[in-house]
Amino acid sequence: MKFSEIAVRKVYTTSRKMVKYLQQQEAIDIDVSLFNDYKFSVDQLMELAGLSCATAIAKAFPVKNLQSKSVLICCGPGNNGGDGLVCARHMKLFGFKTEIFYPKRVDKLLYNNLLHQCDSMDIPILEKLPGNQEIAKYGLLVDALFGFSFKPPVRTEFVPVIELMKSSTIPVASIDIPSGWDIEKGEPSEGGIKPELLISLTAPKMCAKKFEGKYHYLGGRFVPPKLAQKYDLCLPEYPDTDCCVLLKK
Ligand SMILES: NC(=O)C1=CN([C@@H]2O[C@H](COP(=O)(O)OP(=O)(O)OC[C@H]3O[C@@H](n4cnc5c(N)ncnc54)[C@H](O)[C@@H]3O)[C@@H](O)[C@H]2O)[C@H](O)CC1
Ligand SMILES: [K+]
Repeated sequence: MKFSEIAVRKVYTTSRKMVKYLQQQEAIDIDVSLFNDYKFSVDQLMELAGLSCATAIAKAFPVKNLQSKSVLICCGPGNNGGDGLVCARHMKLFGFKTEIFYPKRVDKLLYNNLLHQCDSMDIPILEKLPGNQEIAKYGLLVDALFGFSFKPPVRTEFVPVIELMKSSTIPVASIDIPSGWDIEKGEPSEGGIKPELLISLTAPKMCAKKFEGKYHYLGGRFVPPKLAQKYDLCLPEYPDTDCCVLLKK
């Protein structure tokens, strides 16, 4: 390692003990910078984000513990939903029995391709939300409905899927944000999804301070050190070559 790299690493990891929790606008600004200043494409970052989510899920809920139950991945209309489609594909490769519920499809090449890849890998894409009887076949629900661009309240068409995740006793794993939560204030006053696992991407958002589930992982190991420094993210060290890291409470 060159001296300059060592210097960057030192500042990067020791300037603050706690990882920074982002406001909504900061999360959006970092995202824009990754695309505009660093010239990443959405596909690139989504693939890494989705892979890190699948990896964190496999660590928190090992496939052998699901006792042959399926995993339902609920995908929304934005990039959070795209992360969910990628995650579904990687989880299938890890040995999970994944199924997708994707109520509001986006007719864009990226999403069409992601969906085609899942379909080609025999991942069932459900036409309707499972009812009370059908839900018993699932051992885990993945919440990939909304990420950091969400503006409350939840629009009517997504209420049933949010309600399902709120009321079910099946554990929920939320990607980046527990869907329906305010990005900064957290759970809505009427009560919201209570995930067992939260995978924050890039850096946790303010609402993650209110997370009370068992496992909080950080994923999306793609942040260039200079960008992390600019926003004073104080990211933790990822172990070895891992693409996710467990955050301490
Ligand atoms: N830089 C990164 O860390 C990366 C993160 N990724 C993931 O992308 C999401 C953010 O994606 P974005 O497309 O900006 O938005 P969302 O997915 O959060 O949702 C937008 C989508 O949702 C609709 N919507 C908004 N509010 C509501 C509402 N109240 N009711 C219903 N629908 C709503 C809106 O109309 C849009 O259609 C981030 O969180 C990460 O998960 C990237 O994958 C990689 C880079
Ligand atoms: K989510």
